Amino acid sequence: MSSKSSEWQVELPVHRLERNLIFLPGITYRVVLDKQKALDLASRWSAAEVLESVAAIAARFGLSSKRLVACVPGYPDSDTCTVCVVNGFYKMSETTVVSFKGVTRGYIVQLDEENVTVEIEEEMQVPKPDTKDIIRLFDNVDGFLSHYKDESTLDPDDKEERLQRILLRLTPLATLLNTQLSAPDVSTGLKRLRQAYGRKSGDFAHYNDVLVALFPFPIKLKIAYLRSKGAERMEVFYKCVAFANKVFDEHLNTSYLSEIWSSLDHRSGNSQGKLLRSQFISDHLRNLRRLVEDMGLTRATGRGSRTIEDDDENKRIQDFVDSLDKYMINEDGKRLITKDFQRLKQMQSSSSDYQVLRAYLEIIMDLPWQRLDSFVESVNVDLVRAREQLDADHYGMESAKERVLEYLAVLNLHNQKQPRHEPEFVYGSGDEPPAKQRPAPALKAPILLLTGPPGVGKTSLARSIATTLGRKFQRISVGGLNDFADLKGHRRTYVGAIPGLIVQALRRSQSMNPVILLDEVDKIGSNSRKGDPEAALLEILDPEQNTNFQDHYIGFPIDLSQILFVCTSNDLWQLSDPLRDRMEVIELSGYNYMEKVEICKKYIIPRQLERAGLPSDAVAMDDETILKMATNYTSEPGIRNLERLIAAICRGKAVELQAGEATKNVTVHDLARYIGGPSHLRATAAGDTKFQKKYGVVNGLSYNSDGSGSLLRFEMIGLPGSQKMSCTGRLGEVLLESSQIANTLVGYLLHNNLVAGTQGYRDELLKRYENTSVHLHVPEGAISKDGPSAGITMTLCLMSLLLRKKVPETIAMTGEITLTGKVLPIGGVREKLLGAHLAGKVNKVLLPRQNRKDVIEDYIYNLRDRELAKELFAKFLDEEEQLLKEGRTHAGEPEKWVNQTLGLEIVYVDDFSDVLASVWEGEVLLTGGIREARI
Ligand SMILES: Nc1ncnc2c1ncn2[C@@H]1O[C@H](COP(=O)(O)OP(=O)(O)OP(=O)(O)O)[C@@H](O)[C@H]1O
Repeated sequence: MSSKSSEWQVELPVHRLERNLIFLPGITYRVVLDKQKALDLASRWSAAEVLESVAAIAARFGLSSKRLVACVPGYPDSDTCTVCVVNGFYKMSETTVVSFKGVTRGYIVQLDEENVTVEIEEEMQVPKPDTKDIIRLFDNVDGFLSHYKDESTLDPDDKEERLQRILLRLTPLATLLNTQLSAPDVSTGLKRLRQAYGRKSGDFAHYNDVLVALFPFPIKLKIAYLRSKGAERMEVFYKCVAFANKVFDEHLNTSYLSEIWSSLDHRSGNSQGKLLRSQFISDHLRNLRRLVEDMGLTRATGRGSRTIEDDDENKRIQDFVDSLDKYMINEDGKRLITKDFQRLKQMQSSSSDYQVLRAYLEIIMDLPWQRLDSFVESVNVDLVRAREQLDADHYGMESAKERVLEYLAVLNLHNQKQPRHEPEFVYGSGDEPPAKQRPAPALKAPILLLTGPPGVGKTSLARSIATTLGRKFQRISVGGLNDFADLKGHRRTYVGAIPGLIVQALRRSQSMNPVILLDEVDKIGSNSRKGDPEAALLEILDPEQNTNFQDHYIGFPIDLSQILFVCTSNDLWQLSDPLRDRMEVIELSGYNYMEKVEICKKYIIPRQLERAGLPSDAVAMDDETILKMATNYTSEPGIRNLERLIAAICRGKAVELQAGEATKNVTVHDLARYIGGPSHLRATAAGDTKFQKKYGVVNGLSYNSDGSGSLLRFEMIGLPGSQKMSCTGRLGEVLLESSQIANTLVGYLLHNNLVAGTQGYRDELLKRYENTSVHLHVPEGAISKDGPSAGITMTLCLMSLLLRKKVPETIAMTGEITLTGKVLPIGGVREKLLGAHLAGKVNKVLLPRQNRKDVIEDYIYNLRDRELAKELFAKFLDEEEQLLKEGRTHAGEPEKWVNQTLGLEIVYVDDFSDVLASVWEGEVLLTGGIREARI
């Protein structure tokens, strides 16, 4: 920093003032700065303090402190600033308050980021001004302040007075001036000034500065006053005073206002009077707004001024609002959007409401509203192509594919039946081209529900449907949702409100007719405290209601009827009845090992090779290797983990290829290299342990909550004691009841000597039964188990324990038992058979007789020739009725198929006698059949 040639020219540290802030000489101002800014400024003024030029200026103005700073007004292109002395600064935790006192004007010569060179002039001497207007101004201020205070405290009886009061309160400017002028500093300053102007002589230049500083004059006048010199400054000063008097006379004088008001009433008839009055109010408010804006207190010149981007964005919104009629938006919606946009235009851009409203309008604009003039009617789906597409994406699942094709055919029919609307007659200028006819509301297409265990291709089937239809695909996971607002959006009044998931999906897909997959609908929360999300789902899926879907954020109805909803679930029975009723259920079952091998060869390996960027022949894997992975590395009805393993192998191959050492083949022995050792321990089937005798252990079959089936081992041991049974392994109520049934039934059979082949030692058996305390345990104790289907398993367990007869570990069984020994049908046959197959070891499964229809269905489901399948289904059912009448167990085509594909022999059982007969191959039987032995 160096002093310039003129002794009145000096280089000072610069402090830029906030927008529209102007410091005037003679006034002390306190400014809050953030710590860093204050430190920075302090370092610059202490550097300047030591300079001679600065000390000279300080001496000239009789200042004790040499901390001089040039405060540059926050007004664009200002060429004048105020030289201030820093009186003091107070450090707070995050901020610092700096107290500046205006000393004199500085005319900017050169300005850079940190310093400014200013030229200072000797302060001019001013003669006593004409004080008539000045005193009138003081009177006006006093009159106004006392009037304003009275108005808010007294309650007049006089109608006229009351009107005046109302008019005064109508005036925002009045409140503003009251706050500013009645502030203690300002009002004492004004009082002192009034006295000073009353004197004959004095420093009138200084008094004028203080008056302009204290009074909230418009910013333009203030800056003009700051920069002007000599006579010009006096002119501006008189202008300021005249302006202020005008404000008080015309805008804040209530009797003047009420005079005009009453004259409006006299001049016109009643209705016209009302109109004129409202016009008067609006004119008045508009004038005041301009005045207030002029004072630099609102958006036009204030901090919240709009940016160029705001204007661009608002222009886009304006264009959208102007063309609302071209979009398929509900009439209410059009009205609300227009109104909201009008509101937006009135708001200050810095207000939080402005931001919220603009974000809302942007979202509305971004939604893929269909344009009436480009509405594309649904095109019929080519079913042959659809079949090809489904085959190209998925192996097997014949029945599911057929059901999907049926569904697509139904969609086609709906499209054809769509009623054509008569053209609408529109009143208008006739200049516009006729709008295209509005499409008819879509007919209600059924909603698909794909259900089955994880990883069996539900999601990818839904994706294929979207590809087939040529529509966009969106997936929404609704599992675990527990807030109504997740689906229906939050009301805009909430902070951070967003639209619901459905509207978000529409926005993402940029299409009004996407295929939306609602994943895991069986796991949606219900009866939650935050509203029931299931109820929201019902509304979305209900074709009656979803044409007028109300998203809380959007605030007006949206038509969802063109969306194709596909839902998935793992367990169909977890769905509530109303939800299930709305859907077309397509079941997808797990895959057996052979199917997994096929899927891997035909679909997964090529897909993973492509993803790894490898040529299609880079990996050759034989069936044995895939089988090993399926059996020893995974245990799942689907193929997700298997796919992951294959992906890992492909990545390993890619690395080898880069290193130039790749071979194509992957054999069983290579698996450890790519995917480590087998991670999965296969479910332990019934069998011996080193010390345990060979009886009391039986394989059951369970149907799990993820839609898969698995082998469940039931273990029972007996200890000397009284006849009682305890159970462990997190067994549910129904399962515990089954154990009681087993206990009673076995006791009954022994008491009544109904077990053939044991008559010789019946008494001994009875004694054993009565003196044994039995413990039943079902391993994997952390998993809770329930259901009636282990009835025969438990009864056989006890029988095996008491007879000391081993149940072969290659047999698994499922079936509910009644107290009279009858075996009742159970659910999840297909999954349980697959579970037995995946567990290995098992080669014979006992199923309730009445479950044969499930085996038939499973067989039919997997037949590729769908015509033949339908024929066969009818045939088998006929046969079945015949067989049931004759009471014979039958091993027909479906059973042979199960044997071939799953390696399982199926034995149907009608009652517990059949169970014993088939397990111990006739060695143990019930005499005469249990039904005849009923008491
Ligand atoms: N029959 C099949 N043919 C070809 N690929 C299949 C078949 N079944 C499943 N897949 C593949 O298995 C993977 C897992 O399938 P997907 O993600 O669709 O399972 P999901 O049933 O939706 O499971 P979740 O219930 O866990 O969501 C996908 O890559 C899918 O393409």
